[in-house]
Amino acid sequence: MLRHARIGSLDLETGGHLPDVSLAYEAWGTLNEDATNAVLVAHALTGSTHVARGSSEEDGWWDALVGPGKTVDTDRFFVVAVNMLGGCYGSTGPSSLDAQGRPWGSRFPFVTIRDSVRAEARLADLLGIQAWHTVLGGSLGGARALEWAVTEPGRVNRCAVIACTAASSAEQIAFGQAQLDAIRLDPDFNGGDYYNGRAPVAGLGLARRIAHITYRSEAELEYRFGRQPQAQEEPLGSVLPGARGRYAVESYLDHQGRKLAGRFDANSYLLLTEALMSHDVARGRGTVRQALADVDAEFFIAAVDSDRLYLPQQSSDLAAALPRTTDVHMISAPIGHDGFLTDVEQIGVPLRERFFGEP
Ligand SMILES: CC(=O)SCCNC(=O)CCNC(=O)[C@H](O)C(C)(C)COP(=O)(O)OP(=O)(O)OC[C@H]1O[C@@H](n2cnc3c(N)ncnc32)[C@H](O)[C@@H]1OP(=O)(O)O
Ligand SMILES: N[C@@H](CCO)C(=O)O
Repeated sequence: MLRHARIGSLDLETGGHLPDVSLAYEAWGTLNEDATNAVLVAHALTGSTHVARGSSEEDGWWDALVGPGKTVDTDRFFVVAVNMLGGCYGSTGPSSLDAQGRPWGSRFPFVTIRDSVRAEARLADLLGIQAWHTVLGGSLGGARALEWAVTEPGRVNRCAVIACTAASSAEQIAFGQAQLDAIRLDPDFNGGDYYNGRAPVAGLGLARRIAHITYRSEAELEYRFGRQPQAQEEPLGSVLPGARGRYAVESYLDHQGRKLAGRFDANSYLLLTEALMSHDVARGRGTVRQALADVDAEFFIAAVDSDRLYLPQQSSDLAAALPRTTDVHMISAPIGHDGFLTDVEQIGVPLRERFFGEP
């Protein structure tokens, strides 16, 4: 069940101000008396709070990892998932109404991952959680988990950073920028103030296509689609370069773009993408090693071996910068970056052994 917590006003890292912030979250299990069993799960770029299914609800995106009897056992742990500040799954974001009842749109301020951590720390206060047993997440969720451990040392006992880096790389920023422009160049974007008109679904769909290619490996796309034409459409090849049907991979990406545009707000997509582009755990803290020097948390770092967006080497660099020796657990999956969602059971055993064994 989606719940909402009013956390008050928030001054943001780059100077913006939000007068009245509400965070949407879901929770599973029961907080124990000394509040030592709380686990925070951070979603990725387009994920929601719906990590795991409840009694009779729809599937969660990490059902394989979180639930009764699972590694993150909701019979033993109090699990919380928060929609990131600026998102579109219930928390205050660009599509929310301001005090005058107008959507924030283009006036919504720049939000960094550190801002989202500070907001979530207020939620933790309201929930009576002084320190998380574990904070974990993949991709943007990994950046959020890492920032939690550094921004709030002492409030994170264990931290799992999956398929994520210490800082967004030039290439990650470059792919992000192409996605931002795809949205901003959609005539329906209207500078971000489109809530009373048509939404920029074409731009958002194109952004998702660009992103989705980076989330999958070359080998997966080749294996699944090759040069196949999309079934039941005009044949390819003989009719080129005139009217033609689509390659199957084009049809697949069109589907992915349409699907995302049907469930996500373009301004939130921009905001969260920019937040991720700004991710740099060392910003204002010296080197990465210096930034991590005082973290108290025990770390679990994982990467996907076929990830061409968040390279395994970057996870190794992050692990090497931690004060305590930490291996990188490798998820072996041909799919690419999305392997942290599709093959998550591969981190279940090591996470159970390291973090979630019997209390
Ligand atoms: C409220 C909410 O929805 S919360 C948000 C849920 N999502 C998240 O949390 C984000 C994380 N999840 C994801 O990114 C994805 O769901 C993943 C990575 C876990 C799985 O990716 P998917 O896109 O589902 O898997 P996959 O790559 O196999 O694509 C399957 C889809 O492509 C479609 N497809 C496959 N081949 C083709 C083709 N040639 N032409 C058109 N469509 C195609 C399938 O029909 C299927 O469609 P469906 O998703 O509408 O059922
Ligand atoms: N496919 C995931 C991965 C992003 O890292 C998402 O859309 O959130």
